[in-house]
Amino acid sequence: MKVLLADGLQKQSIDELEQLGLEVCSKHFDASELGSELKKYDAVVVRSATKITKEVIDDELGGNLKLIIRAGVGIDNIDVKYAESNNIAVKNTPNASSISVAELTIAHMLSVARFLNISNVTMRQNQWNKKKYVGCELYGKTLGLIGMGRIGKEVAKRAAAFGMRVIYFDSLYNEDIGDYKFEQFDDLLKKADFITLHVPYDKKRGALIGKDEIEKMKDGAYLINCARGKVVDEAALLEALNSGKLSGAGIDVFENEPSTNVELLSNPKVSITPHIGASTKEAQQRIGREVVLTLKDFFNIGDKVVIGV
Ligand SMILES: NC(=O)C1=CN([C@@H]2O[C@H](COP(=O)(O)OP(=O)(O)OC[C@H]3O[C@@H](n4cnc5c(N)ncnc54)[C@H](O)[C@@H]3O)[C@@H](O)[C@H]2O)C=CC1
Ligand SMILES: O=C(O)CCC(=O)C(=O)O
Repeated sequence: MKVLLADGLQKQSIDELEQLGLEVCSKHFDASELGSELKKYDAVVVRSATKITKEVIDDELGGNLKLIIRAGVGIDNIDVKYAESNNIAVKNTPNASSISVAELTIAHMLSVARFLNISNVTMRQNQWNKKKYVGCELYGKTLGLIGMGRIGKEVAKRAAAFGMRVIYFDSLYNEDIGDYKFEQFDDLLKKADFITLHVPYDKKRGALIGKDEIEKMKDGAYLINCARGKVVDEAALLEALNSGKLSGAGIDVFENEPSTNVELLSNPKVSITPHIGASTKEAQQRIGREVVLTLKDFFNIGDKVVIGV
């Protein structure tokens, strides 16, 4: 049984796969060669860098591939329908990184509220902008959370611990969840001081937050996107930051990655990270364990193991 790790995996999990007798190759391929390479493998494990498109699957057809594992949550980099229609199963590791992404979301909120991002730049340029960087507390502010799933719930808990009032919108629910008050989408946009996004990207819908939605937000609000880049229209966001409509934005994910949107990346009101929501030792360990378990279950090899989280 051969497994390709197209975007790496933590070492302990690679060792476990080898102990199970799997032949493991850790190598990243360009889109042009990926499909034909995949013919040799029974399973492939990807993070977000590798895209398994219809074209890649077409190039693989007639090969051995039976399973694609997304070592992460979002499966928008995989043509799931097309894979499944060609008898290739698609699995992910949905629970492993929720806490890491939630913590990064809170970090971006603090970063923009207290000028951490820009202080880190300007102090290294010998500037002492003590008077300029007058921020705001999270305490007492309203967090409008869009997407109350696994990550959203972890963000809500942490925001509540900071003394924030949490309101949320989610297309699955329409009732308050404990102290978290459900609001219609437009009402949330109007009421929130901070808005954080925790939804998958829906290609058919396009950007959930564009010019019209930003227009409805409070003047001086902050927007945090640790979900998917295309959930926010970057041009509209930039315009709102430049006009002063928004006070700041925290961004882990970009319309195109790696991002080359220099205007956005260099904007002093923006706190940026290079899509590292799941990049903690703990999340990667949990992801590795889930990948091993998924492979064991799918190919029915070795004893069942209990995954600790
Ligand atoms: N920055 C990073 O490294 C990471 C980003 N993510 C992103 O975070 C997203 C959320 O992850 P989870 O919380 O685990 O997913 P989840 O499936 O547990 O929660 C998503 C929630 O969003 C809701 N939703 C979907 N479309 C919506 C819409 N248009 N409006 C309002 N609500 C909507 C769903 O009903 C669901 O409750 C993932 O889809 C992924 O894109 C996930 C992991 C790491
Ligand atoms: O580790 C990655 O590739 C990014 C994580 C992510 O965005 C996800 O799990 O959806």
